[in-house]
Amino acid sequence: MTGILLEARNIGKRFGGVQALKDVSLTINTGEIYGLIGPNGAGKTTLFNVFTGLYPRDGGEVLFAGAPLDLESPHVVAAAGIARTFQNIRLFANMTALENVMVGRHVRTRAGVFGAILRTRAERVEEAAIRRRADELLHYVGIADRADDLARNLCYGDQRRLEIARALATDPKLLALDEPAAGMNATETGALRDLIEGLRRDGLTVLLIEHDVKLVMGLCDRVAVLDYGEKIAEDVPEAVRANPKVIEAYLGTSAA
Ligand SMILES: Nc1ncnc2c1ncn2[C@@H]1O[C@H](COP(=O)(O)OP(=O)(O)OP(=O)(O)O)[C@@H](O)[C@H]1O
Repeated sequence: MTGILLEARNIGKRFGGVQALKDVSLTINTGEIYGLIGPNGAGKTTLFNVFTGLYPRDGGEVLFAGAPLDLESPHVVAAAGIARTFQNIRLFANMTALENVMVGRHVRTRAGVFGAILRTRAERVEEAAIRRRADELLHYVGIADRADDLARNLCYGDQRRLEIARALATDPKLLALDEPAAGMNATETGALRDLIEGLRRDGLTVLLIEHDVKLVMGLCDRVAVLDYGEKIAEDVPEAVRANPKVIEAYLGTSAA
């Protein structure tokens, strides 16, 4: 698979006196794992929030799968094929793991989340298909044995996996992961790495914000670096690691 999946042109975003994003342009190719790194406050999450329709941008545009993306609402962005996870896990704590994934799936179905109230036969059939697909996705991320457990009773690493399963339930073209390894131990991070590599093998495009530089450099095809809202580098990991501007702003000499 080749070609550009997402192209951002001159994205700008200001919060009061803070220029969180300054003319940020980048391209994400179909099928690649694209890393976004940079110091705290560099603008990574803000860029995610613009791409996923959570924050209005002040300027610039985004092309997705060849067409301008209407960034005005998260629902439209999700329907276009962008799914995300959050830095702070946002699951429905008192729903089961399976139900959490089923909610994600409803983005793609006619009935909608509350459609189940008036259950026609067609809707019951659809509901069964949603349940099957949710179950498959729990298998895919490796937590099928926790399907009937409440999300809040899952361990941290499994909650992160569940978030990914829920995002995958929308059948995205692009999966955006905001610090998925934050708070994970080495075993959980290793398992996450395997999962993300599996996603790439299966043809998904992944945008990854992550502070674990080793994980980013090991996984990503290309990496962009933000610093004070500006993109200071975008290249293959080895070139980014050797870039003096990046070393000064983020990596430090020890990581070089
Ligand atoms: N909703 C908001 N209101 C006001 N300022 C904000 C808001 N969101 C982000 N900012 C500011 O925009 C800048 C970029 O923040 P952002 O969270 O995007 O950085 P980041 O690179 O994701 O940082 P981190 O690695 O700490 O998550 C920061 O100065 C931050 O304080």
